Amino acid sequence: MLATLTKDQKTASPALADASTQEIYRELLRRMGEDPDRDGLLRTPERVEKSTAFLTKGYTQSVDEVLHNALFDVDYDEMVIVRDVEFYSQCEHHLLPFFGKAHVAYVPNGKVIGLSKIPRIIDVFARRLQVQERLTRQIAEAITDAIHPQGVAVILEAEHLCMMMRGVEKQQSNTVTSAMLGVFKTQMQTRNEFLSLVRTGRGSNL
Ligand SMILES: Nc1nc2c(ncn2[C@@H]2O[C@H](COP(=O)(O)OP(=O)(O)OP(=O)(O)O)[C@@H](O)[C@H]2O)c(=O)[nH]1
Ligand SMILES: [Zn+2]
Repeated sequence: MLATLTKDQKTASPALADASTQEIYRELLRRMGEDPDRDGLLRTPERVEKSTAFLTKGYTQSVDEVLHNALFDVDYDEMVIVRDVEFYSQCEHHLLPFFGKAHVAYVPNGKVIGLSKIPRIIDVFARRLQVQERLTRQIAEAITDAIHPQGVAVILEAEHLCMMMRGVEKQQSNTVTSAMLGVFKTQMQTRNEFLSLVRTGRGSNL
C-alpha cells in the first residue's frame, strides 16, 4: 500500500476499493500481455510497490522536516551556489522519468541553510509527479520561505524519457527551466554572476 493514499483517494474508484496495490499491479501486468505468475514476475508487484513508494516519497515529506532546523545565523551576504546536483523526477503526463542537474543559488539575509539541505529540498519536490517548471518554482519558493534571503535562483537542466524513448523520440535535446526571485530578478549583475558560475561547473550544458 502506498503510504500516501488518503481515505478519499482510496474510495475514489469504488470498483477497486478492496483491491490491494499489488493486486492492481498484477492486473496491469496481465493487461500488458504478461503472465504475472511466471517466475520472474512473481514478486514484481511487491517490488514496484516498494520502488514507487520511494520514487514518490516527496508526498510524505515536508521541507521543515528535511531542514531539521539546520538554519544558521551567519554574517555573510555574498552569493551561495550549490551546483550540479543530480535529481530524478517523473513527468506527470506519462509517469516516465525526467532527470538532470539542478543549480541553486541564494544571497543570504542574515541566515544560511545547511548545505546538504539544498539537495534534500530538491528531492522533496522531485520525488513527486511533476512538470519541470513547477519543480523549479517549488524549490525556489521553499528556500525563500525557509530563510527569507535577498534572492534565490534555480536552474534545472533535464532530459525527459517521454521525449526520448517514445513520442517525438529526440535523444539530444534537453530542457532548461529557471526561477529567479528577489535580487536575481531585479539585478542583472547578480543574475549574470550566477549564470557564469553555473557555466563553469562540471555538469552544465548552458
Ligand atoms: N511543459 C512541460 N511539458 C511536459 C513536461 N513533461 C512532459 N511534458 C509534455 O506534456 C505534453 C503532453 O502532451 P499530450 O499531447 O497531451 O500527450 P502525448 O500525446 O503523449 O504527447 P507527445 O509526447 O507529443 O506524444 C507533451 O508535450 C510532453 O512533452 C514538463 O515537465 N513540462
Ligand atoms: Zn512526459
